[in-house]
Amino acid sequence: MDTRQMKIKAAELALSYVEDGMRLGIGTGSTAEEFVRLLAEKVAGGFKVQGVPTSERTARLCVELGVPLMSLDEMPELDLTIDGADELDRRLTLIKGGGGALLREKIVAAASSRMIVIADETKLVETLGAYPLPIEINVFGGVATRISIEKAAVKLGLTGTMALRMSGDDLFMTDGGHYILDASFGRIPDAEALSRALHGIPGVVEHGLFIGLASLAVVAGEDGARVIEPSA
Ligand SMILES: O=C(CO)[C@H](O)[C@H](O)COP(=O)(O)O
Repeated sequence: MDTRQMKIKAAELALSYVEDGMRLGIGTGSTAEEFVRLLAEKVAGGFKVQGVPTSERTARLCVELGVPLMSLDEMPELDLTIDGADELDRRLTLIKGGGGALLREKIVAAASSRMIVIADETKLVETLGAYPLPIEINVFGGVATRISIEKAAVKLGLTGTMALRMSGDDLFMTDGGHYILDASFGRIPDAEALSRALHGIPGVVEHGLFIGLASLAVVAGEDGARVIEPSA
């Protein structure tokens, strides 16, 4: 089974948690897109959902495939969000933002009663941090913000490199009009402490650590998809 087939398996199992009439947060990325394709098939068969997309990219795919959408302001409380992740550990703490949609993804997940993460098993790790942590920063004062992040990280014993994300020759711009710093700190033993430190920096808009948001993960490997509940 190749990685794409694993993503489809995870998306299929996650779809079984979606009930008729649900208000659904719809994630961003290649795994979430497999979910959208499967959901669209069900919708074409008469299944009713209202979706809130977590990015313009996801919104375009949903419109193309006929998945009904609303804005989060029109439907501010959601039953379930299904989204991918770049890394997850057994507590279901996540690193997200590889696709640049972490801010909307976090807002949508926080507005949902439940969040199910879908991923291929390569993303399940003992300790987060092999994947660079995306940090969304305000365009104003980006250099000062970067210095503050470096100082905060060093205080927590984290060192490494940070790179402003590019899109071709241009700086990558999020849907919200911000930049992303990809921080390669290595192992993140205390995600809560790093999250608190980053939230204390004024130029940080949001970061890609999702703590206590995911209620379930569906992880797929060679043997098919399995459900993981958060460990204590
Ligand atoms: O957080 C995300 C986008 O901001 C994605 O969910 C994450 O990057 C995983 O993407 P993919 O399913 O393509 O591996």
